[in-house]
Amino acid sequence: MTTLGVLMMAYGTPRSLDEVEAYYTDIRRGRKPSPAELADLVRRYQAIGGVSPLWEITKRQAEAVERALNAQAEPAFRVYLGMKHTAPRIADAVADMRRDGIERAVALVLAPHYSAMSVGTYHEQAREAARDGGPELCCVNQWHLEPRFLDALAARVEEALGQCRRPDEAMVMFTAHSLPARILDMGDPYVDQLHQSGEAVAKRLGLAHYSFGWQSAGRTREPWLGPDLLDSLEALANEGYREVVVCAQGFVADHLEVLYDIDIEAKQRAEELGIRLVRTRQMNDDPDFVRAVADVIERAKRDAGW
Ligand SMILES: CC1=C(CCC(=O)O)c2cc3nc(cc4[nH]c(cc5[nH]c(cc1n2)c(C)c5CCC(=O)O)c(CCC(=O)O)c4C)C(CCC(=O)O)=C3C
Ligand SMILES: [Fe+2]
Repeated sequence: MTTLGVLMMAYGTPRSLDEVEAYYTDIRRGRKPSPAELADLVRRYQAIGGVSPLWEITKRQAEAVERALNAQAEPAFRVYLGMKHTAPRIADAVADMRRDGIERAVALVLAPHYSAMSVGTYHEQAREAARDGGPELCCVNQWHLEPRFLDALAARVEEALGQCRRPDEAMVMFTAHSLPARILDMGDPYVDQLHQSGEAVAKRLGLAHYSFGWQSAGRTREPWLGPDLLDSLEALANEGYREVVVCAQGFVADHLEVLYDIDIEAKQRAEELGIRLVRTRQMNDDPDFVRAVADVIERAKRDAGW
């Protein structure tokens, strides 16, 4: 049996502060940030220790998923890592697969919920790179309802509730990266999918108090999905909530949006409001999450008839 490729894709992060400008420019599709915008982003990376752990975590996730996939049968999978905004790029990973003679690959983004503006653009880059000469790709659009992924989320929410003084009275808020509000007019499934996975976790745990929030909205003129987590915290304080569990279900690793936007910015706001904020642990390369991602890939392989 020939080796099956896995094109594992993730966001990418600057490896040092010197790379932040090029990274920011890439995120904005070639438009350079202003000096003030750049300084603000550098400041946020400095606040989490200068570099984000995202790249190291992404590599560990890829290695662990490859091991999990190959533990069962004979070694039959090989994982190739491609980043959206830094090297190694998605196109580099596709070129490596071609060089290695990989004819078929499952393409998967390390983000569970589909939006044309996020996961869709990873797959576009992958298909573009594979157009001439392959490999044939089976693109997984979403995996937010994968049973073991929901189990992993539920376990982390339960763990965080265990750190609350009055778990029955705490609000569980499921968050994800905000996107421009125009995705709603595009019939994009992003918002519905976030509700689906949050509801599924709430049902598993029998949660009485849960809600949804948006974080990390871009600094542009157009309207973004809201309300923002910071405003939601204020509303919750006014409603009398004193403990809030934040579950950043749209992200699967510790990175800037988690370590700064939640752990520094949102925690500070919560403190000002007299709320205790407990964040759920991220998935990183925890075995339960790794097994869930391996399930997603095995399912995609079967569905493709490979
Ligand atoms: C949907 C989505 C995800 C989740 C899905 C996925 O994972 O793909 C995600 C993840 C991430 N986003 C990240 C970093 C950043 N995203 C930015 C800006 C933006 N993100 C957007 C969308 C998303 N982003 C959008 C529409 C913009 C505005 C672009 C513009 O301005 O037109 C900016 C610019 C400054 C700022 O706005 O803060 C940064 C630094 C990091 C890495 C953090 C680290 O290094 O640890 C990660 C995992
Ligand atoms: Fe982003």
